[in-house]
Amino acid sequence: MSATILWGKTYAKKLKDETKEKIAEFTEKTGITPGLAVIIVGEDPASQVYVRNKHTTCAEMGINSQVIELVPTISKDELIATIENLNNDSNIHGILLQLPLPKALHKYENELLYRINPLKDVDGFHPVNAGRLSIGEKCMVPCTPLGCIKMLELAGISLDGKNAVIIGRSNIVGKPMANLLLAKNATVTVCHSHTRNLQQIAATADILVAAVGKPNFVTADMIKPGAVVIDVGINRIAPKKITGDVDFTTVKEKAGFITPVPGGVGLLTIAMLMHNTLEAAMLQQTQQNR
Ligand SMILES: Nc1nc(=O)c2c([nH]1)NC[C@@H]1CN(c3ccc(C(=O)N[C@@H](CCC(=O)O)C(=O)O)cc3)C=[N+]21
Ligand SMILES: [Mg+2]
Repeated sequence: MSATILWGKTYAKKLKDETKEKIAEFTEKTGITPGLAVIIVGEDPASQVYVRNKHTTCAEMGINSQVIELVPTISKDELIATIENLNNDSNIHGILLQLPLPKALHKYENELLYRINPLKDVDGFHPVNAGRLSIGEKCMVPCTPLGCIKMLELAGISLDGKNAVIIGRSNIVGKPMANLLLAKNATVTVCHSHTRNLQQIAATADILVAAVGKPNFVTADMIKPGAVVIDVGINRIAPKKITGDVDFTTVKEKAGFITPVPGGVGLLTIAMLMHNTLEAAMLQQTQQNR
């Protein structure tokens, strides 16, 4: 039997509607409109599309959004000054530095990301947020793994006691995903490029999360029949065509649930950015009133 396809659009709409309502309440109660600043350096066409999507979604949600477009030749210090200005701007509650940065700035990526005030870090990339997530404290949670968890929740898929296998150990997806699944009482295994017997380990998964960055990396022989397969991969195979990490056609015949790419968890990423921007605004508001 073919897997149930978990369409991102349905879940993203539900989550955005919820957040939109909460934003309206927050704004009515406090007079504050949540503000998000997105910094984009250079002219990566994919990044421009994402940033435009974020901007449009903010407008729909009642979030003020500011897109700061900077030339690719900007210096590290100028970029730091931009971030500090936003840190000090009380109308801005969330700051997102769009990745990837131009090549010349690659080596400063962490230094730049860590300049963002953790309270405004809507990506959840700051070490304070990563640390708080790992010890189960309230924090900004990275949007992509958070979107995956929300989707599983809304689909009524329980995680308690389940074997979850994550392929990929990035700080952006794999590691936070592991922490979120642990917090839901799953038994978590994280696999990576040095993992032996990947196929056998993957085949023990009730929940398999693919975050590798290689098209068709996950094949049907890695799937336990009926498993839930979450495809986080975004691989650009043509200027306007993306594909995931999972060989969708064959895997969907063996899995119980599967997310498509495009049209899967990517859409939840933006929904969670909106959610995190509201969270950040609420957090900053309560801190101010103390
Ligand atoms: N600081 C930072 N934070 C990010 O969260 C961040 C980033 N940099 N750089 C780039 C990646 C990528 N990303 C996506 C957002 C939405 C979709 C999305 O909406 N995808 C749709 C459409 C995709 C398409 O057709 O191109 C889908 O999967 O159906 C995908 C990917 C956020 N990123
Ligand atoms: Mg990896």
